[in-house]
Amino acid sequence: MSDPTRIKELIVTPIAFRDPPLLNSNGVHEPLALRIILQLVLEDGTVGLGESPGGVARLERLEAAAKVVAGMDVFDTTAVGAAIDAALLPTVPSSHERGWTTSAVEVACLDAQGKLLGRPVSDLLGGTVRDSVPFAAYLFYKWAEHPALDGRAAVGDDWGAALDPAGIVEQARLMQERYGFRSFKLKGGVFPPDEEIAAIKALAEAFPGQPLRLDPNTAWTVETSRYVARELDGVLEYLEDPTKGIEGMAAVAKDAPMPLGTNMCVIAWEHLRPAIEQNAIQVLLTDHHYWGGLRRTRELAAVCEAFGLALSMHSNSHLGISLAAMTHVAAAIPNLDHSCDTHYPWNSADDVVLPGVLEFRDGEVKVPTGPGLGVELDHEALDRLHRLYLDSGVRSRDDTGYMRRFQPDYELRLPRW
Ligand SMILES: O=C([O-])C(=O)C[C@H](O)[C@@H](O)C(=O)[O-]
Ligand SMILES: [Mg+2]
Repeated sequence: MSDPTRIKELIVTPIAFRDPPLLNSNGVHEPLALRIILQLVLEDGTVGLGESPGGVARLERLEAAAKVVAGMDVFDTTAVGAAIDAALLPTVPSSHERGWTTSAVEVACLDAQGKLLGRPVSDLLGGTVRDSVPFAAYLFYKWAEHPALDGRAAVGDDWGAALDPAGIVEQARLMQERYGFRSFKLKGGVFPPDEEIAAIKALAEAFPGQPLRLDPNTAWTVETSRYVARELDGVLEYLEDPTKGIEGMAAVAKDAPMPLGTNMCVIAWEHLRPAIEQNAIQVLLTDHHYWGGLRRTRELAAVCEAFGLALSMHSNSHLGISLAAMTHVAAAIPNLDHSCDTHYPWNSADDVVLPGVLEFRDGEVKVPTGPGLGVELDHEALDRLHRLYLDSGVRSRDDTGYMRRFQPDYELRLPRW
């Protein structure tokens, strides 16, 4: 007799979706971003959903995971994670890299468990401590459009250009008008530091008292980081990854007047001890996509609490399955100290979940109350975006290569200033 909680198969579907020309310290986002959608099918027909960042390596690892998990019990998430980890270990030495795969499968298992039990995923994480989760507007310097290229016409969007302080303030106003965000993160590392300092000061003037963060993704030396930190004393709630590595961050933290945050130098369990010993960071941006899933993220929150680290949340270009998972785990973490990052407003037009559940009101998303993640797959959208993936030929993210198509002498230099 078949066991209803047994995993029958894991269906792994790579997709591509539209992304605006957002600038960062590596270059500029390409017209298409990649994700991978997971459907974990149980013997009884229940389907659990998961979402992972895209790219060929991640796709191959998820396909390897699919072979390992078939036949396992969906409630045995520790064993499922361990089996995937063991299968990947010989070819993927980095625990951080293996974490991307185990995390995506864990979310799909939890969605299926919740559906079987008729309970939301947040209940499986211990219940909610908040009914809705605050998110920050994620501001980017950006071009007005993807320029015409290789016979393709230019592709515009309804955000317009943002290439100076006035453009950033205007983008923040739009973000607030459309989604009600009450805090703002600026992706920096694009223009010389003084220009980015001016943009943050313009935001502080336009939105008095509203929390602000700046994240140049290690575009600055220790000296430059110290200078920016001094200039923005009293203006930022935290400064994110100004410079590279735990040692570099520790050197900046020594005299920075604000806390330092990271989603770059502490990305695996083995990084916590040296970072804490050196007081390199004061805010950890967690991300369930690589910390081992939703349960491990909750455990990470407890570690942060024990060592006095504040907690925030990182995001990458993502769609609704990830947003639902982020919302459930954020709702279950008592010590979430800052609003979470989300790229969702930049990509939500191409979502793979049916509309109606995930909406931003006053910058917050209500925790879905339906079984599992509480979102439903839009099969038509999944097919369309999978076809787009197949037809596009895009197989990995290359912000630098894309920038070079327009500025052939563009160099990836970190630190740049
Ligand atoms: O906080 C971060 O470092 C990110 O969000 C990383 C992303 O890759 C972001 O820089 C982007 O999408 O350009
Ligand atoms: Mg960051």
